[in-house]
Amino acid sequence: MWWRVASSRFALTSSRSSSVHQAAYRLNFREFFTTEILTWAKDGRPSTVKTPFVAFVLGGPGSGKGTQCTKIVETFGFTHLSAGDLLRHAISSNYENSAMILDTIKEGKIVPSEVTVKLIQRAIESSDNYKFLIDGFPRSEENRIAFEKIIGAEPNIVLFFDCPEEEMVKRVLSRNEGRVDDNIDTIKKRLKVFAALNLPVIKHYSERGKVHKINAVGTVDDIFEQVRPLFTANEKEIE
Ligand SMILES: Nc1ncnc2c1ncn2[C@@H]1O[C@H](COP(=O)(O)OP(=O)(O)O)[C@@H](O)[C@H]1O
Ligand SMILES: O=c1ccn([C@@H]2O[C@H](COP(=O)(O)OP(=O)(O)O)[C@@H](O)[C@H]2O)c(=O)[nH]1
Ligand SMILES: [Mg+2]
Repeated sequence: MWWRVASSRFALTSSRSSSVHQAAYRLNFREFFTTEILTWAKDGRPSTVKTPFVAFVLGGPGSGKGTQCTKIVETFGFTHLSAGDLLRHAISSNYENSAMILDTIKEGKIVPSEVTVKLIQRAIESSDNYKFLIDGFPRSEENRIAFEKIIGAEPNIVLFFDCPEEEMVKRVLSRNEGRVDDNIDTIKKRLKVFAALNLPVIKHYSERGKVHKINAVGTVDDIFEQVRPLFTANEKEIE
């Protein structure tokens, strides 16, 4: 949970932490992305002001997004939000729209933006972290516009795992996680949806200088060596 203080300068220079706490209130989703975030030291005094850092992690099905996110979390302390995992969790917990979400995933199509954005919003709002990997989202221009409209900001960086189709198919078919969409029929549909709807999002952010294209063929560790410098280069902004 993040909190905002009426005057962050006051908060940072004041030794009267109790009055600072009194002035604090919880940030909503939009404020989180547009406000400096104050964190608290163990003694309850205001510590540092953080700026939220968001990386979108994009790439076709099986390109290794989730695998590399796990390594980024271990190395750089991000919170990993996989849109697909949030949707699968919504199905298994019988969340509203669960039948529709399941059908959409089986068909390899894209769940309506309002559903996915709401799940991401809840996950971010219930986190104490201020740096997030949003994996597998936005999957379409409509997703992107819906998200940016709500938060009033853009991601800091966009990672694009570039992988040949044959390699993606091979990986998805041997993923072995019991997913309803890891079969040859759905994967063919997902690849078409990726090219038609997700590549335009990557193009949009490329034009804005935000995309870092990563060659997603090679060992997991080799690929991470391409990813690591993107985060160390932004270390000041992140930490
Ligand atoms: N560099 C790699 N080389 C070979 N297999 C990989 C590599 N990265 C991930 N995998 C495997 O490929 C499958 C898909 O990876 P995953 O991270 O789930 O991709 P995505 O989230 O993009 O669909 C998983 O079984 C994973 O273990
Ligand atoms: O923002 C999203 C993310 C995922 N999905 C659906 O969930 C499926 C699985 O997504 P995930 O990111 O888990 O797949 P991956 O690319 O990692 O294999 C997709 O094919 C879509 O049907 C969606 O509709 N919107
Ligand atoms: Mg994934």
